[in-house]
Amino acid sequence: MQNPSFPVFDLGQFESASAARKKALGGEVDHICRGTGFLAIKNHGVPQSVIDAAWSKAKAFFDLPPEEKQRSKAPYKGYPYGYLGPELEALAKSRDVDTPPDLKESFNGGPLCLPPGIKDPEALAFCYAETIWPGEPEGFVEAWKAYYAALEDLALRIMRVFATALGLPETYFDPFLDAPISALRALNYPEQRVAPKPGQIRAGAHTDYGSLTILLPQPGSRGLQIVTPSGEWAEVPPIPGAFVINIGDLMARWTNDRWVSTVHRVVNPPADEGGRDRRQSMAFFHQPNWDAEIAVLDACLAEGEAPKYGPVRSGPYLMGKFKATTK
Ligand SMILES: O=C(O)CCC(=O)C(=O)O
Ligand SMILES: [Fe+2]
Repeated sequence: MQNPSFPVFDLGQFESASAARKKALGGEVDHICRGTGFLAIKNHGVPQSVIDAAWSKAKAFFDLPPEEKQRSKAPYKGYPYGYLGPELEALAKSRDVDTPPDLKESFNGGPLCLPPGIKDPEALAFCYAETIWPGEPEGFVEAWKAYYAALEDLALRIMRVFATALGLPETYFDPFLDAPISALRALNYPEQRVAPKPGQIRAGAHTDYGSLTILLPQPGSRGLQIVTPSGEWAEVPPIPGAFVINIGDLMARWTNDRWVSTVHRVVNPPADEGGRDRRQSMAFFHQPNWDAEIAVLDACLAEGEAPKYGPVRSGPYLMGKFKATTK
């Protein structure tokens, strides 16, 4: 189950490298994304103070009494933002697997501003819906927004690595990403005082939907597992100071499945290691502009090869995936 060879990518080194070195480093990322699409990013430049503030405010929020948290709950089923209480989501359902609900709660927030010119009622009602902010803890909103903004910038920089990895100009994806509709989710997997139901885990096996996920797992925590190319579950080790990133379904589609959107899950803490530990994480789900047309990249097709997928618009594609998993 251990995965000692989990790849770690030095983003700062990439950004200051020569064109030839960038190409070589991009080649390594291409190799990883063909295999699992999961890697760690170090030297990412996000200030530790921004990370620590968002992390501790999220923890303080989850520590509030349930009735206080419910004050910022999503107003109806399928509403994308606000507090989603325990056992309201079963991620395995996105792959048509029926399981008891995941043992987690989350707080979810959308884009920080509404770009001018967005008129599509579906966009306004879905990804540009208001985030239902909690009144407590004090400073939550500021810390959240600072983290969101930092991760939006980081995502753009990682997409430049991806462009290089695909043999495209470094800024190829930039025009798709100037009004991204990313979502930030703080997750709390509560201490397990009662035994889970059969088949019930912290996050059921799923793939992510978008272009890129940037995950901040609790330092030292266990439980996140991915399916390896040989079909076994492998643990993603926590790497101090690094984010774990993975590509989602939209990126697989964009690359005509040259890159894989790997199935992953979060399992319950093993009984022989305390058994009940709480776990927290923060997941930033990066998603191109609502209107961005995602058509298979020519760079991912051999000469004369037909694309497996037709074009989709980023926003409606995401909305369709999202609606399948909320109970
Ligand atoms: O909490 C984690 O480590 C992973 C969560 C995850 O995969 C998700 O929410 O999509
Ligand atoms: Fe995920």
